[in-house]
Amino acid sequence: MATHKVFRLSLPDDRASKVMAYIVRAIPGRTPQCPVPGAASASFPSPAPVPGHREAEEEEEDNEQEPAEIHLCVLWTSGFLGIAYYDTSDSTIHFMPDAPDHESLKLLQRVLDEINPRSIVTSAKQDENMARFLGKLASQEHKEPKRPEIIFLPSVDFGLEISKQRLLSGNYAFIPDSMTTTEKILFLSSVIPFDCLLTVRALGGLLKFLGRRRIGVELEDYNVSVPILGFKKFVLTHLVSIDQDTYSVLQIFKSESHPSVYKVASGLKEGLSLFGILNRCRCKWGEKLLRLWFTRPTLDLGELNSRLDVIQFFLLPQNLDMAQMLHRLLGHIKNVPLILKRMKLSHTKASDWQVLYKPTFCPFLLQTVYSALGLRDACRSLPQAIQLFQDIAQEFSDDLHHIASLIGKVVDFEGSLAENRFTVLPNIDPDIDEKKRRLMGLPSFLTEVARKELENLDSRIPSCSVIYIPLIGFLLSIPRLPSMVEASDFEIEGLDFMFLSEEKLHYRSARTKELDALLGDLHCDIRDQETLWMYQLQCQVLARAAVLSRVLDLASRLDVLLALASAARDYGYSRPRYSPQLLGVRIQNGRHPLMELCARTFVPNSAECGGDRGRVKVITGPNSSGKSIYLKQVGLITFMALVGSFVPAEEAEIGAVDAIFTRIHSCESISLGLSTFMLDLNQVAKAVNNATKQSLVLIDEFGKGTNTTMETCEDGDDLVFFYQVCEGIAKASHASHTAAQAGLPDQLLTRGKEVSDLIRSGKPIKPVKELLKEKQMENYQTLVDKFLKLDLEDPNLDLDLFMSQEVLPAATAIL
Ligand SMILES: Nc1ncnc2c1ncn2[C@@H]1O[C@H](COP(=O)(O)OP(=O)(O)OP(=O)(O)O)[C@@H](O)[C@H]1O
Repeated sequence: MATHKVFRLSLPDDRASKVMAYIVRAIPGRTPQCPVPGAASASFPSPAPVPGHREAEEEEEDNEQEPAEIHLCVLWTSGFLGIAYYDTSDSTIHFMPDAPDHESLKLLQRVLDEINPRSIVTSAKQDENMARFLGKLASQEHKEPKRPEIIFLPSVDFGLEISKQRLLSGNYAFIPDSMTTTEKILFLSSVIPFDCLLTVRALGGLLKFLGRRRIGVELEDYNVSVPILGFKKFVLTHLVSIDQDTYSVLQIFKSESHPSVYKVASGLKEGLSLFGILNRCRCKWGEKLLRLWFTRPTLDLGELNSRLDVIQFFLLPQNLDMAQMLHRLLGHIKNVPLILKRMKLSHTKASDWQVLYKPTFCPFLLQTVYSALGLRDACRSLPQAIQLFQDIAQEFSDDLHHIASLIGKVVDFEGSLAENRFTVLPNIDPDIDEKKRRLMGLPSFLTEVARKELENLDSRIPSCSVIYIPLIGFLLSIPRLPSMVEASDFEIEGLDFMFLSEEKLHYRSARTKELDALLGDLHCDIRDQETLWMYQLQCQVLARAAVLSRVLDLASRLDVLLALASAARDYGYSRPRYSPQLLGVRIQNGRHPLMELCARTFVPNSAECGGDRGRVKVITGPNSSGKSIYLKQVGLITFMALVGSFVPAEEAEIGAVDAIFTRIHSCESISLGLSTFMLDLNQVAKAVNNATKQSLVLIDEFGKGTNTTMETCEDGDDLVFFYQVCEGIAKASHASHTAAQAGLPDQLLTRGKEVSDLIRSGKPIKPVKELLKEKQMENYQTLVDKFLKLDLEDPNLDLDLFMSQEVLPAATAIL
């Protein structure tokens, strides 16, 4: 909305008191404070609320709400995956260096589950395996919130050389124009792994797609390219596998939709969930990172311990005040990537400069530098250095000071908001200062002109004013008299009629034409010159976009860890330990993190699986005795430890858990249109087919849904459901048939039938001896073979080595 600043000057004599001078949109907000010469009784209307302020607030809200879109490009060749995606929320390209992924493309599925892309771009020349995978993806009707669009580009768009060229010739906001081509290549090779061929080809394909679809710049001029504010690497090694069912039944996330990292801004409310109670992040970017950590639990002990070190540091009583102060500051971080994107597109708004500088970013940074240095001092007493604080101290560098002081020195925040455009402070450009000075003198000057013009007008005309309209110029404004009805009545001798607006007639006079020639371009000149300053400032800020982005990453990490520390303090959590040699978990007096907040008194329980006490635990007990809660709390404590959070337990020792599988009932099954038993089997099939000896499998009342009263008939090998309720007890649950449909292995089905027959006939269930025997015989044979192959004549024979490396593993397998 345009800002109108109106000056109303009252003059002493009768007629002249009705002369008014209006300046429309020409006077910066501060100018009324200047005394107007010759207008002793000058009075100003009480300052109306400056529209810019409210607008700025609204815009800020808009900034936070902008929904993210992800566009992903993928290539899979010979068991390796190359992935790159563009995130519109931060205008950044994320890529994963070439990673092995087997034919089932589990890694790709994981990435898709996590980021929920809007489009998936791949080569038209496709491996059969990948084609099948994408075909399946396209047919997933229940996929929330929307199935991705799958786009095939010609394979030539993914060529290695062409992709490299595309990457090197890209127009990136973070690369200053002053860099030579060689410097640019060197810089980019430090960011992009050019030795990862699939990744480079995926990046090339992604750039092609972005350029072709003009993502985010659809309505811009054709020479405006898609803004790219940075490249970020992500790796999915050491990941702990957790499927969507587990996230749901353990109530890790509880939103209406997909637990995507990129749903932060879509306005979804988090219900009672683990994420909900731990998310005390103060900025959106912290929240987004916490979501990311939740979707990527890890076994990277270095990373986990570095997170726990920071939490532990902030939990020390002497650091409480510092933690709270830092956390408050982080609340001021606004959507910096969006502002940088607008700068790149030259759409910067007046309020953006304030968001970037005044109330938030730079003072926060400066104070944080100070605090970070304080933190570094505080850390000296700790046994090990805390990497995050060192990184903060290093990154919050001269570049940031430079950005802050440039913005602070050049931008006139008050004036910019008042005029809703970029304005510069005095003493930046003498030429602009001079023009503004002349413009400021205009009200009194125009009052004088208006008074003189009125003297020459017909005496029936009671008042007049001289107004200035940018791009039109100076005009004489006269109130419409009751006698002026027809257009011909508007004609006044010596004046050129221009237009009628709000009962005012506007004319050009000889004097206003003179004013046009003398002063007419003043306002436009000021605007043009200030816009030039804005472009220069934008270039300076964009050249340091990479620093801003790194600082934002560190600030988000700090925010997450402060949030986890705050939750740990309030809920009495303790630091977990990791024991890679342990196959299982040991929990001392553990609690369910959500249930303990709802129950009046919660009874803690210990759990131990793996180690000396056996690896399979069976829990029995009467109804409502807490079996499900117990199972879930083991899963949740393990999950929290693998995210790097403190846990609700007196002590927790977490082994090398590589996956968490669950078979626990949830309401979601109804919406999928699967029967309870079918869903049970489906989840168990996932565990049976994927679990390793390191996996944690939680099963609650498996097979509960086999009791059916629904009528069926058998048609050959197929089973037909009538969905008709009937009287009586079902003769069979047809469990094995459903199990086969759900993908359980044949061997397991045969054994299942055998066990249920034994139960029905009341006979004891014995272990599968043949299987045991067969396996044991194989192991004996291996050991014997090793001895037979042993050449005792061999002069290089090392018997110790033979015993430790060959015999011992085979003997252990037998035992
Ligand atoms: N450790 C605990 N301390 C306090 N209250 C608990 C505890 N565990 C469970 N409860 C309470 O008992 C209720 C039932 O727990 P839960 O659903 O785990 O029982 P269950 O044994 O699985 O029941 P069912 O066999 O009927 O499925 C919970 O909703 C909770 O209110």
